[in-house]
Amino acid sequence: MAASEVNRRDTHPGPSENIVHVKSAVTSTWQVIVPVKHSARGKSRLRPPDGVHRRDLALAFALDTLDTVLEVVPAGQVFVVTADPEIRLQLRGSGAALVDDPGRGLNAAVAAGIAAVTAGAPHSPTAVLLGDLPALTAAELTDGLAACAATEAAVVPDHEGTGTVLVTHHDAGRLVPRFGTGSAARHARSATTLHLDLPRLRTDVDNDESLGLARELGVGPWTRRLLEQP
Ligand SMILES: Nc1nc2c(ncn2[C@@H]2O[C@H](COP(=O)(O)OP(=O)(O)OP(=O)(O)O)[C@@H](O)[C@H]2O)c(=O)[nH]1
Ligand SMILES: C=C(OP(=O)(O)O)C(=O)O
Repeated sequence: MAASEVNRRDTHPGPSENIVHVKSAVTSTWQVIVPVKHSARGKSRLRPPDGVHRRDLALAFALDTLDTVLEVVPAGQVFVVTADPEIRLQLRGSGAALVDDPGRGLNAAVAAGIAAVTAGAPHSPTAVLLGDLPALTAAELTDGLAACAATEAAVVPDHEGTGTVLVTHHDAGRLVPRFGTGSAARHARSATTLHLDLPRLRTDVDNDESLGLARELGVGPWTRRLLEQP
């Protein structure tokens, strides 16, 4: 495969108009929570390439993930839980809800997102998507959410099969976050595991190896600009 083919982001042309309409109807039913750690403290396992600051990379991963979410999900149904001022600045005016991070780790952050969802739309279908998916495309997120819609509670493991990239429930109030090492197995106690062939959705970037995988798939513009800078 030519390098240009390897590096471009897949825009998935081709499905019939009907399928596109059905899928966008499905994605518009979800409330989507995206937790993003303060970029000064995130991605400690990652050794950034020379000349790139870890903090900037963490920020770029999150901004690429959020741009894709906002392509697919109506902004009023997107809840970003973060204490990061740059993420907050970039989202200002987007229509996404900014939820304060309680500062007690990932599960507490997700719980704050769930509380924000249930305050406005109790019992609504809700998805938690992690914010470190720089290769994610609108097409793969749409396909992932459509697959999750078919079951009451679903978990999509990361590319290694141990972590979680997406966990959903048809009723926000019944979604229990169990993130942390080995979370896919814990989420599977109360959700159906979906082994989806969606590598862009499943490639969370934690370390040098997963950054390499994401770069092979093709990352979004924030991450690409940072990695390509002279
Ligand atoms: N709001 C919020 N998001 C978090 C928190 N911890 C992790 N996240 C987010 O959850 C996703 C997965 O994070 P991890 O890979 O577990 O953690 P990380 O801190 O980014 O990376 P490590 O330092 O390698 O653990 C990323 O989008 C993080 O930004 C937290 O305490 N608060
Ligand atoms: C955050 C998680 O995974 P990882 O540690 O692989 O990022 C998780 O699955 O809870």
